[in-house]
Amino acid sequence: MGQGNLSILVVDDEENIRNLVQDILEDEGYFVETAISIKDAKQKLKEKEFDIIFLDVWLPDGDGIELISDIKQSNKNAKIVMISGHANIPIAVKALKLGAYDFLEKPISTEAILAILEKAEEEIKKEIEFEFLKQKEETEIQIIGESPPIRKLKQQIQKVAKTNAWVLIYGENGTGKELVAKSIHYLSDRADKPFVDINCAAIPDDLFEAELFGYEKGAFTNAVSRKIGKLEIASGGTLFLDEVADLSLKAQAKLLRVLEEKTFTRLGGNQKIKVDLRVISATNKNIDEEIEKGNFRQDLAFRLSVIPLKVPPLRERGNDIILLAEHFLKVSCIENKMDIPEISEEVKKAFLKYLWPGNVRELKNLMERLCIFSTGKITIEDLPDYITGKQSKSVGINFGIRPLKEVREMAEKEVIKKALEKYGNKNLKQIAKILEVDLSSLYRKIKQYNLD
Ligand SMILES: Nc1ncnc2c1ncn2[C@@H]1O[C@H](COP(=O)(O)OP(=O)(O)OP(=O)(O)O)[C@@H](O)[C@H]1O
Repeated sequence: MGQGNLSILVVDDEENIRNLVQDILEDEGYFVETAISIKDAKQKLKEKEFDIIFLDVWLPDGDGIELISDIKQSNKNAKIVMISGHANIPIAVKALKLGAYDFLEKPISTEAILAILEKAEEEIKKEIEFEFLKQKEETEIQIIGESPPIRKLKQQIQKVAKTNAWVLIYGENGTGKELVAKSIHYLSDRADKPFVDINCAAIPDDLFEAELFGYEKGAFTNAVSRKIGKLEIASGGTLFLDEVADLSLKAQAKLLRVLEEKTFTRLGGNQKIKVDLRVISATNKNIDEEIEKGNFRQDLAFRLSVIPLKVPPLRERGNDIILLAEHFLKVSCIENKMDIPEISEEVKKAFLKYLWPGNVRELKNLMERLCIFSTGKITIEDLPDYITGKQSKSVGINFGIRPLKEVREMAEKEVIKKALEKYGNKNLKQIAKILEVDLSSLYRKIKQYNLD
């Protein structure tokens, strides 16, 4: 231990204790300052921030405890370690209640100091990592767009984030529903607690309960150890139920019960666990239609959809398409350490005309690909034909009715041929990437279809 990058303040009026603590810490490579009174400490705290503060319970000009709230205001993350004689332990305990981190009992031993430091250092490291991850999350949840429907959506997000209301987000695939859910979470009072997502369409019915409630060891054959369920992890934070309309009626009944009662037991357990939840759900289906068809419970829809939010399809966002294209291109090129190419006016026009059935996700994937394959400027030739509207000769090829294997081979041959014409047979690596196959299987297919 002793990275030497933590700054420490020792506040004690007894010179021998100050020196002892300072010596031990400096031997370990820490940077240490000292103060002999509350007044002196306040001055030092004004001048700089400290990571760890050793604070005597009694100081000549007052109670060390008095300083805790001051420290908490100016050095929010500092860890305060009280130094206390045996007789003053109740005061040290009171200090812990006021937010002190730990206490050292006199006579002070080197081992005790080092043990506390090791623990504090570990915790500080975790806090820094958490802060870093949070900032990363925050940049990832940036919603790009200035079009009227997106402006309106951002305003709605700001408003609902301040409440605890449950939200149901509607929108086509890839429009950014999960992004909206995360924005609400990270703008809410729950931001420091987890955002836990469950993809309801991806969980088989018989695993739904285990996923939600968790289980005790031995609850069923494969339960080799205890598992905490997503409800428990999300407690205090936000539970995001993605593709909620895809839940079976059986799973819907179980979900409804726990959402109403706010308590549950792990499978195989008997202890009732209480949870504090905010639920945000999302669907690309029309819930009213699903209710009418008997696929979705009205009472569950009623619970989940206190506030409905609609995320518009990309084709209704006008120039946002260009803003998003430029944003994804920039992010992707920075990540790949490549120069950011310009997007030609023709390409922008084609983007504005295209309908984007896969919405923002489709645009993001395309820009990632264009970043990798571009050479200085993205021109209309770089775009796939289905975007530019150009019909290639092979489109509309009549396969007739024949074994699917043959159809697959004919289509493969056609696509590889086109790619070779466009990129040339010197760029097989690039073609393999575009077609999302290994270079070796591309070689094989070129041989198989006599394209070499
Ligand atoms: N307005 C936006 N600004 C920036 N990035 C966006 C925006 N909308 C969507 N994205 C990005 O596009 C991708 C797809 O978005 P997301 O996963 O939130 O869509 P979704 O509607 O939840 O999709 P699905 O219906 O498939 O679950 C994500 O990487 C997301 O960060």
